[in-house]
Amino acid sequence: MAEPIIQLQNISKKYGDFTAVDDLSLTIEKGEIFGLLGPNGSGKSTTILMMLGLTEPSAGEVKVCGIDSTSHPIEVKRKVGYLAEDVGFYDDQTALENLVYSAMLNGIPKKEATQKAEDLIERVGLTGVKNKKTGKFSKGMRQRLGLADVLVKDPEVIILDEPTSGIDPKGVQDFLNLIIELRDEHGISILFSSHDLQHVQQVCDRIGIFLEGKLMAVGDIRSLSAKLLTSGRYLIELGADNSSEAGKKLTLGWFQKLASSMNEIDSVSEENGLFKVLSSQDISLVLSKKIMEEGYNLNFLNKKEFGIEAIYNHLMEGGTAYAN
Ligand SMILES: Nc1ncnc2c1ncn2[C@@H]1O[C@H](COP(=O)(O)OP(=O)(O)OP(=O)(O)O)[C@@H](O)[C@H]1O
Repeated sequence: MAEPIIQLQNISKKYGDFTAVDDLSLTIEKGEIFGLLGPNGSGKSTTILMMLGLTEPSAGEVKVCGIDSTSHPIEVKRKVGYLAEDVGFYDDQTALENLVYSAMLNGIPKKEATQKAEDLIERVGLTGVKNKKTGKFSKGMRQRLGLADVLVKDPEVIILDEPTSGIDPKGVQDFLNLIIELRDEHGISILFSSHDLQHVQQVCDRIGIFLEGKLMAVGDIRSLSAKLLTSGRYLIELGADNSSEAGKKLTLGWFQKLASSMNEIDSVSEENGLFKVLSSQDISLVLSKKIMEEGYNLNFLNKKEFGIEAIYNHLMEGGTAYAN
């Protein structure tokens, strides 16, 4: 059975008259990668600060690993690793020296600290540059070292705030793979706050979308897409061989007629010789079968399911909210 690792119950945060987080309830399960999305100022960082016990909620309860973050912030800090967008290191020291120092600050004796630092550096793929000063590290290398730093205290939960911003595509991929590995091989639960919808889509089991301090949607992308995008969820592009040798010519009129008899079809159009069908269900197989049965020569079919961008835009444009 799923075990909660982060529990927010009816939490709010007010700054004077302004409500930064408004009556938020959310449970994140153990071993889950959960993505927090939302525009600037929507309340993501404030929520994270409350989880870490760094700011007190004005109302409600926050528990991490079963511990109340507001009354026991130090106990929570022992279990949670927090990686900020910009990680600070002693730039005139090497990666290894920085990590050994961090391990010793966490109460690990020097010999063990060195071994632990070596192991973690290997885990995040920085062995080749472990003796390089961190002042010469790229943003991607700094983030990976930051992750190693967070892992020093063997956290049960890791909170990542914009971890991929400013990293090149290969660096991002390596970082995202590392996150997945931490969940799969070490059972670490991960909260990932980001503005990059694709990165979130790639690694997160579930997402939560914030807007003006409220959680507008929570769930996995597939079920959110099914609940929120009631029309135009799929785009099916079809191409036919309409040359004179091919015989029957497939036309837009054929699709328009079909649309009038199939409720799943929201619209049809033609662009650069391709027919485009927007539908609420995946009807690509039905379409291709019909086309071929009626003697047309289908030579291209491409199906796209609208994912996280469509869900995000739907909510930002004032669409209905959803939480499962
Ligand atoms: N200490 C503070 N005093 C007053 N207002 C604050 C304070 N901290 C945050 N706010 C306000 O609360 C709202 C939520 O801010 P928050 O930093 O949580 O947003 P965010 O979603 O993390 O944004 P970003 O994506 O830019 O990091 C914003 O309007 C912000 O101006």
